[in-house]
Amino acid sequence: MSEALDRLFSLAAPLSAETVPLHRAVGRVMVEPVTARRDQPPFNASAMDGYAVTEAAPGKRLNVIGESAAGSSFEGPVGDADAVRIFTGAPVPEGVTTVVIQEDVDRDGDTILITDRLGSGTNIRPLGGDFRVGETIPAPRLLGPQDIALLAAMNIPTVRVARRPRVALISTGDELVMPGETPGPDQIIVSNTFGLHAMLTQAGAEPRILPIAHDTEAALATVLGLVDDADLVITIGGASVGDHDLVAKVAAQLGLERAFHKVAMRPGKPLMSGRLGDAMMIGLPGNPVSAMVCGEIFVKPVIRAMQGLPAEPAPRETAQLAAEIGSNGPREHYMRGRSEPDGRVTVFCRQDSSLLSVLGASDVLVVRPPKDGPRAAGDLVEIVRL
Ligand SMILES: Nc1nc2c(c(=O)[nH]1)N[C@H]1C(S)=C(S)[C@@H](COP(=O)(O)OP(=O)(O)OC[C@H]3O[C@@H](n4cnc5c(N)ncnc54)[C@H](O)[C@@H]3O)O[C@H]1N2
Ligand code: MOO
Repeated sequence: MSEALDRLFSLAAPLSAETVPLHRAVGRVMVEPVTARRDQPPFNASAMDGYAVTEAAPGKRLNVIGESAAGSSFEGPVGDADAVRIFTGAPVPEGVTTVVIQEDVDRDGDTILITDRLGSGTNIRPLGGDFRVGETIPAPRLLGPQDIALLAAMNIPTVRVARRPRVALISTGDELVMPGETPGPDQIIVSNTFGLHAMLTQAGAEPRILPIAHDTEAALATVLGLVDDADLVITIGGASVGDHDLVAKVAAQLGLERAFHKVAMRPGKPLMSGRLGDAMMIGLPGNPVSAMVCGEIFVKPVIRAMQGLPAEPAPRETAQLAAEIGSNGPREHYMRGRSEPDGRVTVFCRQDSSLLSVLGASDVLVVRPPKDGPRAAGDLVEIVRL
């Protein structure tokens, strides 16, 4: 598996960068570091609504001499007998050491009395306490909502991000019709094409579903001819050894430089890859679970790498088994499983690679090494979270 993934990484060309406004940048990979253009907060700021004083002590009576609100500060000196009405986020006047929250004072007209409810703490956020001018967010970085908020606060209106990988998705097979169509008696509905479209979208790619290719060389060649400017062409099905499994043959006729065909894993054995013209090609097996598992294990890491993120496999964790499982065969097995409320994982009994209902009930893949012996409840196994 790791050898196949390495070959895929070497086929994946990094994509160019583009500039996008901040509100379009979530889920994109920032490719150039950014540097804060200002201090935050840009002044000592009040953390609470209350009264700014030079010294806070219970029993102290003070004259309210003015007001500082967010966006309009109080100018002028504050004496020891003075207090300035202040609101959350407002600049703290010169000489003030503490903001006494309004719950801790009794107010009478223009005077306040600090009561013995007075709490500890200054309630002042120091200038630059969040970040300073020149602080840097390193790249590459997959931008989440929290990054967008930080970039906005840093006064960064646009960011350089990797172009979204354009992916052409081609399903092959006479038996396939689109969801919503009326299938003939021998037909089934295309499913993993849509699953992969969803997976690619979440991974930051721009997938496009091409017409279903029928099981003739000419039909497949025609659909492959529609690929246009895709960075990655993904075929689904027709990858195995049957008489109707034409993908390898037709792709070779169209000039595929094949990097590999077949991987010692289950599901996903007939995986293939290479370069086809300007694009990278990955041929996924047709069995729905095989295609989706290969999507997690191979396609998503490739999409990340194309956008400039480190070339790394899907992250693995360890977890305890909730129940025993039998020994594994000669191929690395990605078994569908469910995590229990206590964090342990149950491996489903039914592991056939056609069972989308089982995949739908799964939130982990339990990774079994080749020829792994039987495992007992409580044993540690490696998992990939879905
Ligand atoms: N004699 C052998 N037979 C098979 C082998 C083998 O080594 N020797 N490998 C098996 C394994 S493992 C897999 S995986 C499948 C993969 O076959 P293909 O990639 O050629 O896929 P198809 O034959 O075209 O389809 C398999 C299965 O999946 C359904 N399918 C295909 N595409 C879709 C789609 N887009 N949405 C939903 N379902 C799809 C198709 O109808 C078939 O039922 O080969 C085994 N055979
Ligand atoms: O490799 Mo197939 O994907 O085992 O079902």
